[in-house]
Amino acid sequence: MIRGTMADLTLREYDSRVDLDISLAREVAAALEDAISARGAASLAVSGGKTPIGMFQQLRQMRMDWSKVWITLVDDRWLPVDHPDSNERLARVHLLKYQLEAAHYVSLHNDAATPEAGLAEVEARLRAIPQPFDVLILGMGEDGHTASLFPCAAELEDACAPESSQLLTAVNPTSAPYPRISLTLAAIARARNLLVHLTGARKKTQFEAAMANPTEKLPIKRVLDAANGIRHVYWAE
Ligand SMILES: O=C1O[C@H](COP(=O)(O)O)[C@@H](O)[C@H](O)[C@H]1O
Repeated sequence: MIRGTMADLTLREYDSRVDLDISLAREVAAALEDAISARGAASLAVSGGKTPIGMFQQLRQMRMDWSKVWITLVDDRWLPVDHPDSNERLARVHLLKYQLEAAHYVSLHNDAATPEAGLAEVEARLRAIPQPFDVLILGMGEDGHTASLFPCAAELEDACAPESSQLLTAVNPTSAPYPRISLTLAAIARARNLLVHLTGARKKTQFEAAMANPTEKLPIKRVLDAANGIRHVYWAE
C-alpha cells in the first residue's frame, strides 16, 4: 500500500512484515521478468542482515525463468561462507533454494586473507553479471549505513565517489564487526530499480531523519540522492 512520498521517493507502507515480504518479492520477480523480456537476462543484488529473510523465503517460491537471472550480494562480511554472520551463508540458507536453484549466484568472497587482497578477483567476477543491476535491494543499519558503506569507515569518501568505475570496495568499519566488501555508491546508484527494505518504527524514524538532514549526508541518503533509476522504500512495523 502506498502511503506517501518524500520528494520523488515513494514510501510503501504495509500493515505487516508478511504483507511487505509478499509484495516486495512479487515486484522483484516482475521487474526481473521485464528485464529478461527486454534484454534476455536479468541481475539482482540483495542485502544481508536480518531484514530480508522473510522476503527471501517468498522470492524463492516465485515461478519464472531463474536460469536467466544473475544474483549477488550488495555487501558481505569478509568471513568464511559457512560462518553464521556471513551474508552469503544467509543467502544460501534462505534464498538460493527451490525455484532459485536455477539462478546464477556470484559470490563476493574468495580465499584471500583480507577484502583488500581479494578485491580485484571478485571485481572481475562481478563484471560478468549484466550491469547495471536490474533490481538492487538495500537495507539500512541504525547508524545510516547501507550495503557496507559505513559512516565511520576511513574508506567512505572513496567508496562514495559518484563517477567511480569500481563496482566494489573494501571497507573496515570501526563501529561494526568484520572487514567488509561492498558495492560502491556508483555501482548501487546505477541500478534500474533501487529498493530500500526497512522494518520497525525505529528504522523508519532514522531513515526519515537521515533523508531530511542536508548536512550530515549519511550513506543511505547519499546513495538515494545519487540514484538514476526508480527508487522505492518498503516499510512495515
Ligand atoms: O551489516 C549489515 O547490515 C545491514 C542492515 O542489517 P539488518 O540486520 O538491520 O537488516 C544490511 O543491509 C547489510 O547487508 C549487512 O551487511
